[in-house]
Amino acid sequence: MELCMNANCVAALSSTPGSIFTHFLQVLLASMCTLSKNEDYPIDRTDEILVSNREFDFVIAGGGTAGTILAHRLTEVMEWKVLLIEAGEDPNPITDVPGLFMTLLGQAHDYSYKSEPQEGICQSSKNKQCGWSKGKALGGSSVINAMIHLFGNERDYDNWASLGNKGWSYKDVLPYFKKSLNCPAEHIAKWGKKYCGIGGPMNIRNYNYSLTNIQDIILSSVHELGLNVLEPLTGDRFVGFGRAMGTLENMRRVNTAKAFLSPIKDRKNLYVIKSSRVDKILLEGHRATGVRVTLKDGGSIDIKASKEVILSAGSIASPQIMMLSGIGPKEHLTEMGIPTVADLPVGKNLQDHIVWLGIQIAYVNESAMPPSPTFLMDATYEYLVHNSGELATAGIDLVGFVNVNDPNSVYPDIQFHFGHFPRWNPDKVGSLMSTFMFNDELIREAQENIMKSDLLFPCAVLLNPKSRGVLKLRSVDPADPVKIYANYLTEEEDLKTLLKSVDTIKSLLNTETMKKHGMWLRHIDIPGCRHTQPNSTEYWECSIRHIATSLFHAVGSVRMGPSNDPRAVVDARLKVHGIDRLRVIDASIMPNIVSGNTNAPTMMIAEKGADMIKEDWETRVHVEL
Ligand SMILES: Cc1cc2nc3c(=O)[nH]c(=O)nc-3n(C[C@H](O)[C@H](O)[C@H](O)COP(=O)(O)OP(=O)(O)OC[C@H]3O[C@@H](n4cnc5c(N)ncnc54)[C@H](O)[C@@H]3O)c2cc1C
Repeated sequence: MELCMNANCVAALSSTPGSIFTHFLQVLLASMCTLSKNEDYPIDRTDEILVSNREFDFVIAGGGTAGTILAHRLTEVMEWKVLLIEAGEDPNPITDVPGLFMTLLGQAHDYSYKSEPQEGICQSSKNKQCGWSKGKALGGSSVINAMIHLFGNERDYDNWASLGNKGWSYKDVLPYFKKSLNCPAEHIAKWGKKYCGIGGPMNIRNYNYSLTNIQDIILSSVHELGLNVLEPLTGDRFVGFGRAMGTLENMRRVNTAKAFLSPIKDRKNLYVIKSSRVDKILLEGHRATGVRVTLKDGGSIDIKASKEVILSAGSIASPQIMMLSGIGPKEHLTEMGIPTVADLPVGKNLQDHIVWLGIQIAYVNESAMPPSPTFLMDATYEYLVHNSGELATAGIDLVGFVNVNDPNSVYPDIQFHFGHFPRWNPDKVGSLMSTFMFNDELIREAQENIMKSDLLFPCAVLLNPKSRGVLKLRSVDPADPVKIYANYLTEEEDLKTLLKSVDTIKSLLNTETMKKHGMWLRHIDIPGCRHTQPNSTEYWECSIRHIATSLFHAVGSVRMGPSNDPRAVVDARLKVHGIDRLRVIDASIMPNIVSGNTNAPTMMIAEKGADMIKEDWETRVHVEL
C-alpha cells in the first residue's frame, strides 16, 4: 500500500486527540492517501476579496449542511457572484472515518456549546449541563455528525403545510430530498426511485455493518414480536425497524462540503472565506444590504450583497446574528441595549431531540475473545484495505420507530438507535459516555461492566417533544456563545412518553430470540438514583433525569410561518418578516421538529430554498460544466 505522508493531511491533524490510541490511529489513517485532502475543497479567496470589489449578488453566512448546498445551487447561475463565509476550517481528514465519529466531539470542529443548567435533566452530566455539539468547519455539522440519513415522515411535513406554509407538504418536499441524492444502482434496481434520487451530489450507502450478528438478532426479535421489519427503512411505512443508510461512499463520510463544493470548487463565481465570523447583518432601514465580518486575522470588513443576504449559520448562530442586528424579541433586545429593527420571536420555539441512554441490554457472547494486542492495527488495516470492520461504521444505523402511546398509529413517537459495545473494550463505551458529557462515576460504571459482558444500548429518542426552549444573547459580543435554555421535559407528556420506551425493550427481551442469547435488562447504578428501587417507575424517571441529554438536533429557533402567526420569523419562502432581501435557510426554520434525524431534512430545506431564490429572481439556470 502506498504511503504518502501528504503535507496537507498532516497539517490538517490539528485537533487534540481524545486518547493516545486515537492519536495513533489518526496519524496512521491520515498518512494514507485514501482520506480527503485540503485540495479537495475550494480555496479561501479572502486575499483576493480584500483587494477587489467587496460586492456580491448573494452573501451566505455559514457553510454548513445548508450553506454548502446553497453555494452549489446558486453558483449554477453563472451571472451570479456568490460569497460563502464560514467560521471553521476545511474538515480534518480524520472526520472521513465513520468509526471515529465519537472522538470528534469536543474537538476542533465542535463549538461544544452547553445548555444552561436545568433542574431535572442532565443531572449526571459534567456541571449538570447538557452538551450541545455543533459543527465548525466547511460542511458544518455534517462533518461531525453520525451520518444517518432519514427523511422524517409524511405527517411532519403535512403538519408544516397545515400551519400556513404553502409548498411544504410531504408531496411538495419529497422531490427536494431526492434532488440531492445519488443512491446506489442496486438500491434503485431493487426498490425503485420513489424515495431515492440518482445523479445528485450526495452519495448515501448502507453501512454494511459486519462487526457482530447483533443487528440480525434485534431484527429477528422484532419479527417475532410481530413488529415491522422495514427494508428499505425509508419508504411508505413509518413505524418499524431497519437499517438506515448513511452519507457515505466507500465507507468514508461524505460531508456536504465534499459532496456539494468539491465538484464545483473551481467555479469562478464561487467565493469562499474561511475561518471568519459573520457578526451582524448590515441594514438600511428594513433592507439587508450586506454583512460585517471578523476575518481570521481579527480585522473587520463590511461586504455588500446586491441581491440578498442568506443566513445559514444553523439553529444557534443564525438567531444570534439576527438578534445582534436588531431583529428579535423587542424586550430582550432592549435589555441587551440593542435598538430593535424588527420585533420578531427569534430564538424562541427552540426544539431538540433528547436521547436517553438509561436502557441497556447485557449479554455474554460465549464465542467472543478478548481483543488481541494488535486490535487497533488490525482494524486500521481492515478499514484501509477492505473498507470494513470497526472503523467503517458509526455503529448506530440499526434504527427502530415505534409509537408507545398508540400501537395502532402509523406514525412513531419514539425512535431507537441501537449501539453495540463489545466486552473488553472500555475505550469504546467510555468514548460514548464522554461524547454525551457524562460524569466520571458513570463512565467508570460502564467501563467496569463492559469487562463482564457485551452491552447493547437501545438509545430512546423522544421524536415530537412538546417542550420548547429559548435562546438568549449572553452579551453583545458576537464571540460570546448564546445562552441555551433547553427546557427539556417541562411538559409532563414528554416524560411520560419517554418512560414508556422501556416497555418496548422489555417486550423485545421477552422474545425467544433474545432469551436464547441470554440477554437481560441491566440495572445501571446511577449514584443519584440509589434512593429508588431498581426497575421501578421512580428509578426509570430518575434515570431519564440523569442520563437523557441532547441528540444534537437543535431546530426551530427561526420558525417558519405566515405573518399572522405570532411565533413566526420567516415566511414560507424563508424571507424574514418585515425585512427585505434577507432569508434564513437552515435547520432553524423548522416550525416543528421532524420525526427523525435532522440532516437530510436540512439538505431538503436548502435545495428548496435555492429553487425559491431562483424563482423569485426569475432566473434561467446556466450550469457551468
Ligand atoms: C454530533 C452530531 C451528530 C449528529 N448526527 C446526525 C445524524 O447522524 N443524522 C442526522 O440526520 N443529523 C445528525 N445531526 C444533526 C445535523 O447534522 C444537523 O441538523 C444539520 O447539520 C444542521 O445543518 P445546518 O446547516 O442548519 O447547520 P450546520 O451544519 O451546523 O452549519 C452551520 C455552519 O455555520 C457556521 N457558522 C456559525 N456561526 C457562524 C458565523 N457567525 N459566521 C460564519 N459561519 C458561521 C458553522 O461553523 C457551521 O459550519 C448531528 C449533529 C451533531 C452535532
